[in-house]
Amino acid sequence: METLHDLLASRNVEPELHQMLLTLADCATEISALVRGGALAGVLGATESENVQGETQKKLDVIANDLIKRKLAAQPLVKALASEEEDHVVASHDSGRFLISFDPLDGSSNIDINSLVGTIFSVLPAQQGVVSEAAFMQPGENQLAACYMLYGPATVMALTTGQGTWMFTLDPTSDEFVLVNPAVKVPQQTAEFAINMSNQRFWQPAMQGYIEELLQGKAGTRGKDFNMRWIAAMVGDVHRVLSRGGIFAYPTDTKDPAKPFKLRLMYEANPMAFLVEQSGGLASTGYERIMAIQPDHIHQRVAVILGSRREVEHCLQHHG
Ligand SMILES: O=P(O)(O)OC[C@H]1O[C@](O)(COP(=O)(O)O)[C@@H](O)[C@@H]1O
Ligand SMILES: [Mg+2]
Ligand SMILES: [Mg+2]
Repeated sequence: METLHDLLASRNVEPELHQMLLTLADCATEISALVRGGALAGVLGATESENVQGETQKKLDVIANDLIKRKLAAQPLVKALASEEEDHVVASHDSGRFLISFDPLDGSSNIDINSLVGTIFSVLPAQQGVVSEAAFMQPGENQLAACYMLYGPATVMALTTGQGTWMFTLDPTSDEFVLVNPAVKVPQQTAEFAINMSNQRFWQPAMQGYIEELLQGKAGTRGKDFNMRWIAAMVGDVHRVLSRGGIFAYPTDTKDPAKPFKLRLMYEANPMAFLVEQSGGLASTGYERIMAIQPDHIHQRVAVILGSRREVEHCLQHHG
């Protein structure tokens, strides 16, 4: 059994990044135990407070955020962090090498129904000098590593440092992440799509046309039937895509003109795009490669279309 530590050593991941990734895995091991405790661990339910996104924070959003902040504060390699649950960048160690962006708990609406939730991390290089939000404004292609941990029947982790995508399962006896797939490959073709259909009337004509084509199935131009899935947790939907292919989309919509996009670039779209691209898939906004976007603020939102290469290409054809 090859553990995370063994694999990072055998793939010559540079020692400081190696240490940093072990710290991130540690965070997930503890959150996984809390999630498993559910009501008995007192982690269910909402708080009174709202985050910078204007969303009511769940207890576990705050607990996971505080746990990760504590662990990163104790890791001298961290120069600064940015979190979905923090209004601003949090400076840490001046001599730190890495900038960590994270979604402490993805799929918050699933917590109280005992459904899939996860954590998402993105690791960027830090420059010399005083740290500020500007230091984080780097395109996703600058990422040194990205990973998600999915807390489901088993706790699993997908990780990339740019040498392909590796999949691990948390061994409940040793609390070690053990390698289960050394080379994740997203099938090029698929007959499975994931999108929140309840937003259909608010989508742009491009996405309306594409989804309409899928729904016509065999009788339509695609000549095959498509099945639909929606886990309402990006980590869960992307894990399915990495496991058996598919297309996942959260497009722009006009439901709330002040918020034309849902998912956050720095700690949702970029790390997932890195993992999908390193598995042979594609990740786009519909008009540009997600990892080529020059960010302009830490909580920026973007449209996301990712997954099986040929299927994403089909969707992009509708976007002109
Ligand atoms: O409520 P909807 O429209 O189904 O949106 C679900 C999407 O929102 C998210 O839950 C947003 O992430 P958070 O739970 O971290 O805020 C995504 O994981 C998921 O893909
Ligand atoms: Mg999220
Ligand atoms: Mg979240």
